[in-house]
Amino acid sequence: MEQILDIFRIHGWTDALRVFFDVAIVYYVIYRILLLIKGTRAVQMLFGLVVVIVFFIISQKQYLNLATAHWFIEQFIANFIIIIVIIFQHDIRRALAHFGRSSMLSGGSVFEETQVLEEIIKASVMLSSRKIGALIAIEREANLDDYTEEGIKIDAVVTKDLLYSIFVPEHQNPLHDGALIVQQGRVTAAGCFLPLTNNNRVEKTLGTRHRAGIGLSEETDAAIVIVSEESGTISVGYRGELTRDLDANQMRDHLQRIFSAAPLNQSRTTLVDRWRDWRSSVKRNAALHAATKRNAPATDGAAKSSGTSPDLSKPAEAGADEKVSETHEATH
Ligand SMILES: Nc1ncnc2c1ncn2[C@@H]1O[C@H](COP(=O)(O)OP(=O)(O)OP(=O)(O)O)[C@@H](O)[C@H]1O
Repeated sequence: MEQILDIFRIHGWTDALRVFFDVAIVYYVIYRILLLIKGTRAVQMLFGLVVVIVFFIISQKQYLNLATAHWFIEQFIANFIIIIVIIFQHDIRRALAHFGRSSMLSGGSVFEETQVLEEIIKASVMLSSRKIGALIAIEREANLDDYTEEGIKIDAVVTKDLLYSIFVPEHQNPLHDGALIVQQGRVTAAGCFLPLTNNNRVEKTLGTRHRAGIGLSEETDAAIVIVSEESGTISVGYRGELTRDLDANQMRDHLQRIFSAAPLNQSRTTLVDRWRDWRSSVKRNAALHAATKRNAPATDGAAKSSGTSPDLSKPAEAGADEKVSETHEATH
């Protein structure tokens, strides 16, 4: 402490504070960049870069004296910024677009978040009971705008009936093919194309719907819900992992865990963060409880009104709705 005060005395308080802020800013920027790239392809790039720099140093005259290799690496390093911008253009665009906004499902009211997830769970159960394939990407921290661009833009409240009707596989319904995207608690696009995973450990029996779901979950921190047309099973993809064959309860638990987890670019390490996590999980449970109570009459109403649609009046759907509300109750 004495030494720090000495530095302040010798250099003067203004200069010392300037240096302190200078170092703090650089420290914070590097820390955020490391958190941002943690667990992504950029980490491999970083290791590659360290190897290149080490080779650059040892190829100098005073060490190995590899003139051509040294010149080549020098050229590479001189153009490094341009190379980085080209390789990471999408990520940079997304990171810049992300500034100043937060996902509703992570930053909005816990009650609204619970409602949105409940509608997605109900829709998935309904789709699953009829073996209608579906792919739903729910945005968290990473912006999904890039993936909505080529889809069909929608701006609608997330409801079970809307999600169900979007995926009904009619020829006249172009929305059913591709992925539906939920951003800030609203349906923003359907018929979107998602990147397929290159992971060769993914089971060979899984087709492109599942591969697209895993692919997006590798590139972003979105939660992906996949309903299989072939088997009717519900899976959730998150951070490159696919959790398969979920019932409504398991799906709810899994999604709640994902949405109460730290964003991809943050780590919950401090006591304050842990306290925030705990508080948000208490709020989430209270909201879920309130939603269950409020939803009881609303669900009945929805079931009645959906009875007017020939497709939705099949017994399978009534069963599906019951299954959701039953399993919902069972969580409490
Ligand atoms: N890259 C993609 N992005 C978004 N949706 C896609 C993509 N690829 C395929 N799909 C959707 O998946 C459907 C094809 O699913 P496919 O049968 O190949 O997959 P699957 O994983 O075996 O799923 P299922 O179990 O439902 O059959 C397409 O009709 C389309 O709706």
